[in-house]
Formats: sequence, C-alpha cells, structure tokens
Amino acid sequence: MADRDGKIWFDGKLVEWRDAKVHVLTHTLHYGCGAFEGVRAYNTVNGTAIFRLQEHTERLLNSAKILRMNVPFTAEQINEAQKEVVRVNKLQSCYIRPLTWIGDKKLGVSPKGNTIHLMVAAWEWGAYLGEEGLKRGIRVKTSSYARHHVNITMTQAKAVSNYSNSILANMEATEDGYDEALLLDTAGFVAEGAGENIFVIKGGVIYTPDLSAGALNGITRNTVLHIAKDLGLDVVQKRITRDEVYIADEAFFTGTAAEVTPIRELDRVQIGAGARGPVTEKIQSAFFDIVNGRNAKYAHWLSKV
Ligand SMILES: Cc1[nH+]cc(COP(=O)(O)O)c(CN[C@@H](CCC(=O)O)C(=O)O)c1O
Repeated sequence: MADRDGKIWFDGKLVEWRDAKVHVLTHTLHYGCGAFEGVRAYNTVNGTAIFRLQEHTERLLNSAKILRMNVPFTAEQINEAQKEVVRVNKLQSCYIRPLTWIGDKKLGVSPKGNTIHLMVAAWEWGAYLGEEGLKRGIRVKTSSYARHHVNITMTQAKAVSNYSNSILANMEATEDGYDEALLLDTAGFVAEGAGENIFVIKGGVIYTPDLSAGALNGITRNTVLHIAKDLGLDVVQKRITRDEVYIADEAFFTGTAAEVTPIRELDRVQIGAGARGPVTEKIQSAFFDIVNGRNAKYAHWLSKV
C-alpha cells in the first residue's frame, strides 16, 4: 500500500503518498488508541460522489470523543479533506480511509500532552468479499472468538484497537476455507461479522441484532433500514441466536466495504436455497441504485466531489 503514486491529506496538507509516514514511537502503534472510517465514493449518474459523507465524519468524531481524543479539525474540514483526496487523485469510484491517531511526542499509557493527528487516503477497492460473493453469496463460519463486551471495549467507536478481535476472527475463518467470520457476543447471541453487520430474513420479515450485542452502528445497516421501509418490509431489531441464522430463509452482510453481500452458508449449514435470496436481491439492487444516484429520494446522501 505504501509504494504508489498519489496524494494523501495529512494534518491539513496534501503530501506525496510515499511521504505519508509516522515514527515507530507513535503512541497508537503501541497502544492501539485511534479511530478510523471506511467511506466509499461512487461514479454516480451525476458524477463522482461520496456516500453519506456527513454520517461517516460524524461517526469518526464520535469515535474520537469516546476515546477521549481531541481531534484538531472540524467536521467541515474533514468532509472537505475527503472530497479533496478523491479529486486530487482523480478517482471516480474509490474507498476513502480517514484515520485519527495519537502521535510520537511521548510514550506511556497516558496520552496526555501528546499530539492528535488526522490523515485521509483514498484508493480503488472493488467488491470486498468478491464479485462472486455479491452474486452467489459467501460461506461464513461462527467464530470461536466472542465479539467485544460493551464495557470492555467501546463498541460504538470504530476504534483501531477493536480490530484485533476482527483480525483473529477473520483469519480463523479464512484459514478454515470460509469467506468471513460471524461473531457472537459474550452472551452467545449473534453480534456481527468481522467487518460487517448482519441481517436475516424469515417469513418475509427482516431481523438484525439490536446494538446491545456490541455491533457497530453501521451506516450501511441504517441505509438498509430505510430501503426495507421503502419496500414495505418490516425490520425487527432483536437478539438473534446462531440457529435462527441456520433456519433463516436468507441472510446477508452489510458494510461500506462489503456493501450488501448475501450469505449462503453458515458453519456448513445451507441458508435457504443456498444462494442470494429474492429479498436480499431486491435490497442489494435498491442499495446500488441509491449509491449510484439512480434514486432521487436519497440524493442528499451523495456529496459530489
Ligand atoms: C466491525 C464492523 N461492523 C460493521 C461494519 C459496517 O459499518 P458501515 O461501514 O458503517 O456500514 C464495519 C465496517 N467495516 C469497514 C472496514 C473494512 C476493512 O476491512 O477495513 C468498512 O466496511 O469499510 C465494521 O468494521
């Protein structure tokens, strides 16, 4: 990732991609206190636009607030930085990664007196779980790792430190030949994927874990709640057990990177017909209409760059 042409927004300035470096004694490298966002820009029918930019920036600043990090940039500056990075790198559709971290002024657990930094990078990133996965669905394994307890790590923060849990779950699943992991909360109820929220469909009703299970309050999850309402489908947010996923008619993951990815199998148990289900296909198609600017009702969710 480090050796490529382009520009990165680094503490208010555009720097050469290869020069966007930090010192090895950077606090966040050692202690993991930092926050990031995953955002996408799409090449819409009206040109390149960033999807739900305000919501992502708001979540980044809320994550920093939860982590007691005082980010020295406003929401407007962070929004503009993301637009600038897409523009200056001449990207039409891309993935945008803002990251805020604690600097190298001092080490020791307490970050008091240290500097808070912010960078924004963007690059082309296709289907996170594969084009095939988007169409046919993916194979998922329930992880042996539980999702965070809501009072051990801060699950509403998209915190750097939360992702060791995701990394271990994803590696365990993929090394066993699956595409992604599903994590249960410490009480054994379904929480979310290693990098995604989950939805299941049973008898025409859509279910998703309520946020008490420690899942991130996903912006794509919220988008699907709007889509379901538009389609006249009920959504129930509740505690979901792994065997409710087994006997579901359909299931899918959502995320900025994953978009809407059907799940065809969990723990070698086929879900429904073992393919992308009809309701999932409707939701996926509505999602891509929205992000590509083909649904005027959600034009306000697209920030032109
Ligand atoms: C743990 C987790 N849960 C849910 C979501 C979905 O949230 P949202 O993107 O707001 O709908 C994501 C996003 N995962 C990001 C990181 C992926 C990565 O590999 O890095 C993403 O999708 O950008 C998570 O990381």
